[in-house]
Amino acid sequence: MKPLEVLAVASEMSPLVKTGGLADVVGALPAALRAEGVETRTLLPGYPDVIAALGAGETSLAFDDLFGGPAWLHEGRLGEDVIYTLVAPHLYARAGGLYTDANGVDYPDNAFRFAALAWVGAEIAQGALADFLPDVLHAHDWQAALAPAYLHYSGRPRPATIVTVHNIAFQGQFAKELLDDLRLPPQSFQMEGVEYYGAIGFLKAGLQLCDRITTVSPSYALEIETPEFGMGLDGLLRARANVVSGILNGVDEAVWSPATDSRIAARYDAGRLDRRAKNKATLQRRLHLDADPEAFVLGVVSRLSWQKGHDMLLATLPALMARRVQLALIGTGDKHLEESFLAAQDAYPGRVAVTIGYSEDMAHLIQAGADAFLVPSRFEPCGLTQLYALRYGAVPIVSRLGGLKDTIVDANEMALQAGVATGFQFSPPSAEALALALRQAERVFRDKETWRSLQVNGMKTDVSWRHPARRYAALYREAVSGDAVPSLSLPR
Ligand SMILES: Nc1ncnc2c1ncn2[C@@H]1O[C@H](COP(=O)(O)OP(=O)(O)O[C@H]2O[C@H](CO)[C@@H](O)[C@H](O)[C@H]2O)[C@@H](O)[C@H]1O
Repeated sequence: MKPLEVLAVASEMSPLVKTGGLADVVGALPAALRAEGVETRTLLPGYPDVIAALGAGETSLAFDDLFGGPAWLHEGRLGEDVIYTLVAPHLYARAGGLYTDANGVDYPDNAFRFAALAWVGAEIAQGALADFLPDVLHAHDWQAALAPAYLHYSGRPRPATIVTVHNIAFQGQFAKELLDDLRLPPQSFQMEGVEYYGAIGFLKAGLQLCDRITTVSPSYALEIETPEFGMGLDGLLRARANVVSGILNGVDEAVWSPATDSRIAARYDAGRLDRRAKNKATLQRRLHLDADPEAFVLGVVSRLSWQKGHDMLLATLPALMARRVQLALIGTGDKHLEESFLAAQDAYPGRVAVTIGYSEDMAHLIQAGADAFLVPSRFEPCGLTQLYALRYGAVPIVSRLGGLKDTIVDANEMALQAGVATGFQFSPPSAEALALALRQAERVFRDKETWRSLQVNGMKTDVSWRHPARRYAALYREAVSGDAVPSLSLPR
C-alpha cells in the first residue's frame, strides 16, 4: 500500500525547538506514524537555532516577498524525518523567545510570522514542491491554523485538513484591519470564515474551515464544547461536534525510559524499583534538600501559569511543611509565581527546592527521584508530565479533568482492591481538594507495599504512541476518503 503522506505544520518540534508539550508531540508523531504506514514531513519556522541544528541542506521554493521580506524553504533531515524550515530572517531571526521578546511581550508582527508559516504550508499542500504532494495537511495549534483557511479560499484542489488543538487558551487573535495584508479575501471576514468577535481568529479560522478537528484527550474534546472550557470557541465546536475527536498523547519512549535514561543517577525498571532510591538521594543532594530517605518528595516540572494551578500548591505548603514532606520544583513563567516559590524556598530551607528555568536534565531527575508527581491543573488538554511520571514510578497526583482524568486511575478503595490504581485524582481544582489528596497520598506512601503496587501499575501502563498513532492514521484515512468534507460546503 502506498504510504499516506502528511505535511505537519507547527511552530515547535522536539528536540529542535521546544517551549512546551506541543514540541514533544510534533517531534514524536512522525516515527510513531511511520509504523502505521504514514510518512510525515514537518514544516517549521526558520528560527536561528533550528537552522543551525539542521545544518546545510537543499534549498527550494523561494519567495521574493513573504509578508515583508524574502524567504525560502530549506529541506533538512533529523534522523529519518524530513523537516522543511521556512527561512525568513525578517520574521524569525530574533534574539528573544519564539513568540515573545526578552521581556515576555508578544512580537508585534506575530500575525505575519505565523501567517507566513501557514501560507507556505498551504503552498506545499497544493503542489509547490516537485517531489512532495501530501494527502493531508495537519496543522497544530493557532500558529499553523490559518493553513486550512488559505487552502479553502484558494479555490484550488487541496488535501484533507486536520487541526489539532493542544491548548485552546492560545488562539491567535489579530485586528481585522490586517485582513488584506494577511492575504485573506474580503469575503473571509464573516462568521463562517475567519471572523472572531470582530477580529481575525487564527485558531477559529482553522477550526471552522478544516475537515477534522482533534484535541489531545477524549475528556478535553468534550470539555471544550462547554462555555467553561471552550474559551469562546465552544459554540463553534458544538456546531462541528461530528468532526471533533480526542486522541491521547503518547510518550516518546526513546527519550523517557528509566531503564535507558542517561540523564539520571541510576537506571531501573518495574522489577528493580529499589534502585530508584539512588535517584531520590541524588535529587536531594543536588537540590540541597535534607538527605532524608523517608521524606515524601513531591516533584513538579511545569510552566508556571494559571492553567497549571501551582498557586494552589503554594496555598497548601504551610500545612504540608508541618509533615515529613519535601518539594522539588522546576518551572518558569509567571513572575509572581516564580517569586512566591523562591520565597517558599527561603522559608523552608532543606524542604523546598525551587529551580526557576528550563532544564531537560533536571526534568528527568525529578521524574526519577520524586516519590509523587504533582499536576494540579485548572484545565489540561492532555498533559505529558503525568505520563512521564507513570513511566518513572513517580506516582501522579492530578486534578480530575481533561487528559489527567483520562490517564490516571484514582487510588480509591475499589481501585486499590482491584489492583488497578496508578495515582490520585482530586476535584474540584482547589487548594482544599489538593490538600486532601496530598494527605491521602502521603498516607498510602507510608504503606510501602501499596505504594509499590501503584508504582508498578503505572510503570506497566501502555503510554506509548502505538495506540494514538493508529488513531491518527485511521483519522487521516477517513479524512482523505472524503466521506464528509464539511468545509467544502461553506461559502468561499
Ligand atoms: N522548566 C522546565 N524544564 C524542563 N522541562 C519542562 C519545564 N517545564 C515544562 N517542561 C516540559 O515541557 C513539557 C510540558 O508538556 P505538558 O503536556 O505538560 O504541557 P503544555 O501545557 O506545555 O502543553 C500543551 O500541549 C500538550 C501537548 O499536546 C498537552 O499535553 C498539554 O495538556 C497542553 O497544555 C514536558 O515535556 C515537560 O517535561
